[in-house]
Amino acid sequence: MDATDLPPGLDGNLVEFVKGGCEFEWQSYTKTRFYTNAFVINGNKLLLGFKKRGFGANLYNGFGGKVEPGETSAQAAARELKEESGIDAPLEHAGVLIFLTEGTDWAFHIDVFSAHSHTGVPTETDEMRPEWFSLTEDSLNGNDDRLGISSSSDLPSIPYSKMWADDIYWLPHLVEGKKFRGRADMVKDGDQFIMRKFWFGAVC
Ligand SMILES: Nc1nc2c([nH]c(=O)n2[C@H]2C[C@H](O)[C@@H](COP(=O)(O)OP(=O)(O)OP(=O)(O)O)O2)c(=O)[nH]1
Repeated sequence: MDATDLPPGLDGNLVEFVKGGCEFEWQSYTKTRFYTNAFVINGNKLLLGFKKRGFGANLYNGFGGKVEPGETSAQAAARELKEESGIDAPLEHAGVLIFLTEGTDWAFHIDVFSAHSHTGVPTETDEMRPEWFSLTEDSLNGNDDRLGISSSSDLPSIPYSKMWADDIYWLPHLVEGKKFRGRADMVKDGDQFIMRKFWFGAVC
């Protein structure tokens, strides 16, 4: 795809897999702040954390936060995973998410990581409560959550309705081991953020 067709902030050889909000302009921004987000898979299980406080509180998410000065994003991802869940994992880079919220002139650049093994036992911290979720096909693609039915495994289905709205578009790609890039511009709707404009694609 021609770089000029991509949302600002994304580049590379990308193939679109979903977009929305074509009637809106991309929000402009002047600064970028770097964050991480890590997802640990164990066979047919995905580890998410229920965020107890701060930005994104009461949502389930991977484990992550700000990249500190002097750290690479990979180092920050490993540190945040350990701090927030108590485990270590051989994280690999899986994708990049550019994320904006209404009324700010800076963008989150989120390096997303995944791992297929870990050491240690996921443990609740002040910030996150780790829980395992089912990776059956209907759980992963959101059918279970949409229909309000429980997963066919012993574990709960991925709780997309209690996650950031963009996650359903790229999390299945991450679990399948496909690299992705995307951008989501969010606006406030009551006490929630909803997507105004978004684009996601696979890395060729
Ligand atoms: N899955 C997902 N995660 C997102 C989205 N937007 C977004 O900021 N995040 C993640 C990136 C970070 O992991 C987290 C925001 O960081 P944070 O609020 O926990 O970081 P913090 O400032 O508390 O930093 P720290 O104290 O943990 O270092 O939320 C999104 O649309 N989907």
